Amino acid sequence: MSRIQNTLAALAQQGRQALIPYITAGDPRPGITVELMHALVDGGADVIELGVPFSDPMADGPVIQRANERALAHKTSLRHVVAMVAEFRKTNAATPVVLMGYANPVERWGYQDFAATAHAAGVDGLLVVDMPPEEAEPLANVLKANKIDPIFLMAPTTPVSRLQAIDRLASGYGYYVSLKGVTGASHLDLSNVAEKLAVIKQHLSIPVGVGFGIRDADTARSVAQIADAVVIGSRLVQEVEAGEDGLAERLTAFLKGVRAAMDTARA
Ligand SMILES: O=P(O)(O)OC[C@@H](O)[C@@H](O)c1c[nH]c2ccccc12
Repeated sequence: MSRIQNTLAALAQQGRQALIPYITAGDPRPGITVELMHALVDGGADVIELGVPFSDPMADGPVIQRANERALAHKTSLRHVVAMVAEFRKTNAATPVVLMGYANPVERWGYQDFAATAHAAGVDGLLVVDMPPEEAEPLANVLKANKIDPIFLMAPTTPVSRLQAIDRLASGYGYYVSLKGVTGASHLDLSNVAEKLAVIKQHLSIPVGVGFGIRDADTARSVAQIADAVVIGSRLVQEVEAGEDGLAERLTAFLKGVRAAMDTARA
């Protein structure tokens, strides 16, 4: 079993759900990213979703777009991000790390060399935002051969045929995007998410996480009652944007509140 599968299975056994925070690697500067990853773990992160900066992040709203710009201003590349994971692994062998990004940097590196290097560095999963499952089989196969879980996005509009394709290719977990549009939405419609998630779970044999529009502990608690994992991005990136003063502590404190709310949902 992969580190992601182990982590999610252990949580499920405890009746708990995974907390998956997202930050953009290299934001606001590359030297701070590993420290921030540890701060996320201190706050209760079960999996870290680490964004690979990209010049045209079309699925991202303004908050994460600006994070990408800050990181790119420091020339943060996919190779740098993989090196950050290797650095993180020196003192954390347990927390899975999923790289989340766009296809171009992976294409340019080359699937096989990227996957071997990333696995050796301790990367556990890869989510390529702009690669639909219909085109992803070659990459998914190389990833799996290198013990990296291919993660796929599913949207409210994803047809059943595509869910079936995703189920064949994906491992680790699936990521349900709670609404149409870009990251950083202000709210999500819970009853709608619950309804859609029920359909998705019929077709997917792996755990399903939900992201987009989760910005506070109450919403995270509600989502944890219907999903296997809760992804929080823009709210954390806003914290990064507010400045480096006390940043690690602020990230940890915010996540602790979220984690506590998710865990009381069991009662
Ligand atoms: O920012 P939000 O609304 O909390 O959503 C999570 C999201 O940021 C993170 O998973 C993410 C960052 N970039 C993405 C691109 C596509 C899908 C998801 C993402």
